[in-house]
Amino acid sequence: MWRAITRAAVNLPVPVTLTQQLQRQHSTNLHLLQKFIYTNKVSGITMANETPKVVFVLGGPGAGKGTQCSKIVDRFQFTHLSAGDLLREERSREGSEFGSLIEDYIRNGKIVPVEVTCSLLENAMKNSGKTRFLIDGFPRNQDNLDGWNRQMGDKADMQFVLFFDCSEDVCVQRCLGRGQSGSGRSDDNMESLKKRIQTYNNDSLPIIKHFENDGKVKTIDASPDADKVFSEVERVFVASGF
Ligand SMILES: Nc1ncnc2c1ncn2[C@@H]1O[C@H](COP(=O)(O)OP(=O)(O)OP(=O)(O)O)[C@@H](O)[C@H]1O
Ligand SMILES: O=c1ccn([C@@H]2O[C@H](COP(=O)(O)O)[C@@H](O)[C@H]2O)c(=O)[nH]1
Repeated sequence: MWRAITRAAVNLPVPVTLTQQLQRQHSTNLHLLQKFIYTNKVSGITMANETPKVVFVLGGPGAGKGTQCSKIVDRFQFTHLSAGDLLREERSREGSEFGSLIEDYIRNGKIVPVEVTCSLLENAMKNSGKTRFLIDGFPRNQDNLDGWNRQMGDKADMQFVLFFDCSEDVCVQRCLGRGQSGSGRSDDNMESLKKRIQTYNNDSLPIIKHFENDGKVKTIDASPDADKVFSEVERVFVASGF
C-alpha cells in the first residue's frame, strides 16, 4: 500500500533500493520514510523558466569543497547547496521524525537513500528561485546518481563535475582540524572518518570515474592553500563561460 502512495506522490518507480536498505537496517522506521517522502514530495511548483544549470562538486571528506563553494558564490552567480548541510538541517529540524535515522547514516559515514536527499535538493532549488547551482557532496554513489537521473534528469542541465583531488592524509587532517576548531559535527572524528573514507573509496570514486569517462570532470589539485586552489577553480569557471 505504502509503495502505491509513495509512487503516486513523487512520481517515481517503486524505490526497491530504499526498501531493501531500510528493511535491512531500520525496519521499524520504514513508516517514517514513507511519511517523509510523502510530506516532502515535490509539488507542482515549476522551476524557474530557464532550465537550471548544475555543477556537481565532489571530492573526499575535508578536501575543501565547502570552502571553495563559498568562494565561487562570491565570485560567480551560483547558489551553493550542500547535500550534507541539507541532511543535517533535516536531522535537526524540530519535529523531524527522521532525525535519528539521518544521524545514524552520518555518524557511520553511510549514504542516505537518494529519495530523501534528492527531495531535499529539489525543494531547495525550487525555493531559491535561482538557476545556477553548486551541488556539493552529491551524487556520491550509484543509488544517488540513478535517483538524480530519474528525478532531475529532465529538469536540470549538469554542466560538469568539479573534482577536488586531495590525499587521504590531508583530508583526515583537515577534518580533524575542523572538529578541533568546534565544527560540532558528529563525524569529524577518527572513528567516523575511517568509515567515510571507506565509503568514498568504494562508492564515490566510481561515480567520479563514470563522469570522467564521459569527459565531464574538471579536476583541481586541492592540496595547496585555499586561495591558490581557488585561482584554479576560477580559471575553470571562466573557461566554461561563467
Ligand atoms: N586549501 C585548504 N588548505 C587548508 N585547509 C583547508 C583548505 N580548504 C579547506 N580547508 C579547511 O579544511 C576543513 C575542511 O574544509 P571544507 O569544510 O571546505 O571541506 P569539505 O570538502 O566541504 O568537507 P566535507 O566533505 O567533510 O563536508 C575546514 O576546516 C577548512 O577550513
Ligand atoms: O548526498 C549525500 C550527502 C551527505 N550524506 C551524508 O552526510 C555526511 C556528511 O556529508 P558532507 O558532504 O561531508 O557534509 C556523509 O558522510 C553522509 O553520511 C549523504 O548520505 N548523502
